Amino acid sequence: MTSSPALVVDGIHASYGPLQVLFDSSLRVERGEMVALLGPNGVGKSTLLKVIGGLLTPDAGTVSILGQDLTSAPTRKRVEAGLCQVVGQSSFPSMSVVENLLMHGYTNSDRKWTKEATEAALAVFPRLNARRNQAASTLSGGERQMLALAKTIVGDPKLLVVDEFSLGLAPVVVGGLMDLVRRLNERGASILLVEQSVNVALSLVHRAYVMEKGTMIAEEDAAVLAADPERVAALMLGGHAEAHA
Ligand SMILES: Nc1ncnc2c1ncn2[C@@H]1O[C@H](COP(=O)(O)OP(=O)(O)OP(=O)(O)O)[C@@H](O)[C@H]1O
Repeated sequence: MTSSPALVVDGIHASYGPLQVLFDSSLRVERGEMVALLGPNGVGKSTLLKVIGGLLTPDAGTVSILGQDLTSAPTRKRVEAGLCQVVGQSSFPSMSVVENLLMHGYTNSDRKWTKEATEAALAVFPRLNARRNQAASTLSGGERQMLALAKTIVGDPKLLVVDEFSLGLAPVVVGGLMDLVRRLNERGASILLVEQSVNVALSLVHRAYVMEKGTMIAEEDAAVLAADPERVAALMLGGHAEAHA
């Protein structure tokens, strides 16, 4: 069982009421691998993440996390299996930024890592660091997003799923976050990253999938894709005139 992949998504069909969004969608993240899921707006990337996190039940297909079939399991079971997904910006409102980060790390037994990761995460977010002793309830929207991402890192997950971490953040912050994700990966975490910014994604991951209209249309080593920007642009256009490349 130790060699089973970190994540296997196989043949997922999923809908919102009568609107089918995912069609036979499959991907895999090997243990220790960093994988990106790319694609233009509205093709179903976030919907696939909901299926992985247990927030949307698929019509067909399976989701296995670290060797366990968790297709019908509640989110709690997936988290117990090692999944960590940035969903929303929830924190303990009356606790300070630092207390929120340390608290998030208490689910793992490595206190040294928790303290180190808390400081490393705060170093990436000077705005948060300046407010480290301030109650989380007093943070701005952007600062809450930073805290949500920082907590994920401190949680030391086995399988980290990140949705659009570059969105709305300054390039210097994105660079720091990428370093933190790399450090987590070096500690053994497998990573699935959904990104609009192809350059950010391909400079970080080992392999990438491209989704179009709810299904995968390409799967390639990141280095191969990065060396062929014209192909990437064509894949990312996918019929959408204004897609980002
Ligand atoms: N709760 C919902 N109810 C109905 N339709 C939805 C819902 N959430 C998403 N959709 C629709 O499902 C399709 C896929 O949306 P999804 O958010 O998965 O795309 P995405 O690839 O993540 O897009 P983006 O890159 O813009 O975030 C879109 O047409 C969207 O309008």
